[in-house]
Amino acid sequence: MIFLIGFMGSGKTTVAQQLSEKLALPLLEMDEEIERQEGTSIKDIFSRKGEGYFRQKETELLQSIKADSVVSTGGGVVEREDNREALHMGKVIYLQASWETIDSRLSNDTTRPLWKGNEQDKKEKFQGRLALYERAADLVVNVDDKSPEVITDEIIRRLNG
Ligand SMILES: Nc1ncnc2c1ncn2[C@@H]1O[C@H](COP(=O)(O)OP(=O)(O)O)[C@@H](O)[C@H]1O
Ligand SMILES: O=C(O)C1=C[C@@H](OP(=O)(O)O)[C@@H](O)[C@H](O)C1
Ligand SMILES: [Mg+2]
Repeated sequence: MIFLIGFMGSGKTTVAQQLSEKLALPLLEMDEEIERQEGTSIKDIFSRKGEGYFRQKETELLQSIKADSVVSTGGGVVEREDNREALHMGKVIYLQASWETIDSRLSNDTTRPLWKGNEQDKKEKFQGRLALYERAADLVVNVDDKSPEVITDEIIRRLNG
């Protein structure tokens, strides 16, 4: 099991897709699976049912994973202790991005309900999570100024190394 963790916009969804293809492992995109189960978008789940409901679904899904796969998590997965423990069943790869990378990638994003507020609010959320990602990670891969292909190949090389 390979888990990709990191802040919104770090590239988890994009890299997990490529990693699953190159490693010939099934892909589990957690947000996509929750959207499928709930029959609506993440944004809609947050606005109708609230973050607490989403977090509960996220934890249930994480705890139900059995098959060896590449798992793209949501950026908030490290916030719950239960989730951090569940991540130990696999290899945890932290896609580490600078604030500048995140802010530029998400400048026009309207799909992420927690990417909101002024610059300061967003930056505080980012900074508040950094230590959680670092502590949960088995492997830290910096993603600034690298293409998804380069990042994917670096992960495979370092997993084998
Ligand atoms: N290595 C990369 N270089 C440039 N843009 C990227 C890279 N990885 C992802 N992106 C872009 O950044 C945005 C967020 O990527 P995404 O994979 O959804 O991140 P996450 O799942 O971590 O929130 C998307 O528009 C995606 O196309
Ligand atoms: O950081 C977060 O709390 C969240 C990140 C999102 O996933 P991405 O990290 O793929 O954007 C998604 O799970 C939800 O909007 C909450
Ligand atoms: Mg994602």
